[in-house]
Amino acid sequence: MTLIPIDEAQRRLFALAKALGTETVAITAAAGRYAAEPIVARRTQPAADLSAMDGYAIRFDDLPGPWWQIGESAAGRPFAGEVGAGETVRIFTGAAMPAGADTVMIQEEVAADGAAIALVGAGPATRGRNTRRKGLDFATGVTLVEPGQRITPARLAVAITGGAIEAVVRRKVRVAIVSTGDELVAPGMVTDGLSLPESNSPMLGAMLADLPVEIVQLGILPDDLATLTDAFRRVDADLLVTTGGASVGDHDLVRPALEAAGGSIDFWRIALRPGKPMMAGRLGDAMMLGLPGNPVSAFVTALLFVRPLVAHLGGARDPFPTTTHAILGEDLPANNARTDYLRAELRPGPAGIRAYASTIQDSSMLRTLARSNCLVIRPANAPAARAGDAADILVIA
Ligand SMILES: Nc1nc2c(c(=O)[nH]1)N[C@H]1C(S)=C(S)[C@@H](COP(=O)(O)OP(=O)(O)OC[C@H]3O[C@@H](n4cnc5c(N)ncnc54)[C@H](O)[C@@H]3O)O[C@H]1N2
Ligand code: MOO
Repeated sequence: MTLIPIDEAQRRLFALAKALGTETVAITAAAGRYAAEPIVARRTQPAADLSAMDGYAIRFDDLPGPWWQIGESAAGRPFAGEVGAGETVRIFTGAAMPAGADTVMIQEEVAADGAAIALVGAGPATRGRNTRRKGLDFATGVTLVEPGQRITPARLAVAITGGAIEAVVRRKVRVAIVSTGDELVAPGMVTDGLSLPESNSPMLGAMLADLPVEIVQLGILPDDLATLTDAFRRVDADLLVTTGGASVGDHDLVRPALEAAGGSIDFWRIALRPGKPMMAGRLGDAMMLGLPGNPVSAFVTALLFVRPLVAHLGGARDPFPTTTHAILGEDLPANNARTDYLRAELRPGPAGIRAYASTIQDSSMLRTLARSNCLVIRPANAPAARAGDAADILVIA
């Protein structure tokens, strides 16, 4: 049985994907979406030289004073006149610098006796101190958000400050989630028998919640070919994600049901632990990802395939999770031909922060997943690693 390397599987998955259409949304509703067109500044920020502090606007050449106050400039209410030799204007943070002035003395360093103003502290050391120059942040015409960039809270704020009214974004990805298995019962249903509360669909929904998605939870389906086939035929989504029934047992019916419903599998079985039996294909206009039922396998394949595919369909330029490095706290054995994602905890110790992998890595064990804050990546055929070696990790909490 040939197992496909992870990067090849990701490439093949993206090759199956068709780009979704775009839509124009109000900028205030664009958070979390991926820009499909650049967002360009329609104004300069700041629009004029402004004060960065509460104090007094002066001509730097007039230091060390004294000065005579001739007016006031507040944010949104500028001083109309001009500051001449020996003159000052009371000014507040965000207010326009009056003509003639180039520097601000902070009020903590000033003694005011009516309009007579004297410096009592060190005073501004350089011309322009405590001011913000026009265009310091950006000028009209600058690209504030690039196509394929996610509209994060900070990008939302900069786009609005740049005068954006609308954003052109890719439409939301409609994701249908199905869990399969005769043993599964709805969350909250605890029975005496061998039934198991279904946790994969809520977990997957939560893992996608920050992406531009509309999630349709199709619930629990039994291990029955006709029921699964019928449900798959009626799927109306951009992506169908199933969990369970992905392996080779007599009751693993996702693949035959998909094919009976008119779909096709492009690849099946990845050189990955956990998550080997994942399959990918198409069902009419929809993409399909069949995740293994073991909860940790579903988590890891969701991280490596479902989230990147949703981000890709949603218009992301960088859809893959960012790996970073950590120092191992303990020795790890050599790996075999499947890339391993080990549940691990990054925690501080006498030698600094180190990653400690759980001793048992059984893919059914959710408690070890819930305790972990990273996955240590062990490449296929990696030699044994020693405590103190660096390893690639994915931060998960
Ligand atoms: N002979 C072989 N057996 C298995 C192989 C193999 O290569 N040859 N692969 C193993 C691997 S690896 C995995 S992973 C599992 C995946 O199997 P399935 O995708 O068919 O998953 P199920 O059998 O349906 O379930 C596995 C396990 O997970 C529990 N489960 C399923 N769905 C949920 C859910 N929604 N919420 C919570 N828990 C769920 C289920 O009860 C099972 O315990 O196959 C190995 N076998
Ligand atoms: O790959 Mo399975 O996903 O070992 O548990």
